Amino acid sequence: MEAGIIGGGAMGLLYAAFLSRRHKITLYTNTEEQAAEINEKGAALLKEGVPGIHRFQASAQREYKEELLIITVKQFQLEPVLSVLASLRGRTLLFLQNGMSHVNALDQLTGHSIYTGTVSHGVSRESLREIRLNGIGQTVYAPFPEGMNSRLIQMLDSGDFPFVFQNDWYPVLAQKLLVNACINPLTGLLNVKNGELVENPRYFTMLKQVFEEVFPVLDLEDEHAHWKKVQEICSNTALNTSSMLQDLHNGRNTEIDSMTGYLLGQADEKGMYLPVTAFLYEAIKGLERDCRRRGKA
Ligand SMILES: NC(=O)C1=CN([C@@H]2O[C@H](COP(=O)(O)OP(=O)(O)OC[C@H]3O[C@@H](n4cnc5c(N)ncnc54)[C@H](OP(=O)(O)O)[C@@H]3O)[C@@H](O)[C@H]2O)C=CC1
Ligand SMILES: CC(C)(CO)C(=O)C(=O)O
Repeated sequence: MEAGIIGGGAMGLLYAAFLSRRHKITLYTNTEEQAAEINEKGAALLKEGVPGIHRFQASAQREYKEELLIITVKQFQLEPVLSVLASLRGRTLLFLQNGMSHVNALDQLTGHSIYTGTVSHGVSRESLREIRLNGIGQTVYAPFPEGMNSRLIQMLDSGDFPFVFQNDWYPVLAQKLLVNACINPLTGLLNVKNGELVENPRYFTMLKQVFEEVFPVLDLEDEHAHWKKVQEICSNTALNTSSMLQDLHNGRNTEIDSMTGYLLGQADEKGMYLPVTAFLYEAIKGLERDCRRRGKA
């Protein structure tokens, strides 16, 4: 099968490397420079320092030809991609962004079969063509706003790179958002790895404060189970530098608006006041500005 992956970052390179073992993949990059490097040398997946080279087509063109397109740009990079997709028809689109602000934009996109998903793979980008794999998880996807499972996405599923179908998109995205809204801004502000949030009793108190504020906004069931899950993810990813802290370290924009910013907007609509979350939002926006100005944290 032919599939296109839009966005040549950590996630896009990971999906291209794994899926190109069985499918004809085109990776749509942001720059000609990156496409040329990948076409010349292939993409390298580093695991415990050993590079595995993966070959697939890369292109900086914005003409997405494939019936199945997987979108792996960050939330704040979606706009130009969505305007190209709005001019196309009849594609199967899988959006893998963290956070939830893209959901409003997807409502406007017509003429396609749309799926949203969450990803629990851990990967970071080392260069234009190299990624470091910290752990393989799974892709959980669901039709948006509703529909059936996609034959094309099912074809991507494999034992060592699973795609798991769910009927209802909301709990899939909301659960991930809850986790990210608790872990990402705190690790960003405190400049600590994920595990510190459960190991340091003071940070643990802060984690609980954020959880208790944001949980009611999301209308999810079983608060106790979700609180346990947040703690488990901190422990299971104890040595991870969260994506938000990585972005701050690299002087890049973070996804705070699509996570904490989105939740504050929802809370506002419901007449709820989230002082701790609002404080975290301002802190990360301030750090973002500072780190961008300095180039790096
Ligand atoms: N990395 C991870 O482990 C995880 C990531 N995610 C989510 O997946 C999404 C992607 O994350 P990640 O891969 O880490 O982010 P990256 O910033 O590494 O990748 C995004 C890539 O998209 C490129 N891009 C931007 N605009 C366009 C465009 N119009 N056309 C083609 N390419 C474009 C960017 O190019 P440029 O660099 O030039 O801006 C960049 O290479 C995020 O929402 C993230 O939250 C979820 C779970 C885990
Ligand atoms: C789950 C978590 C917090 C793992 O680091 C993540 O998704 C992120 O860093 O964005």
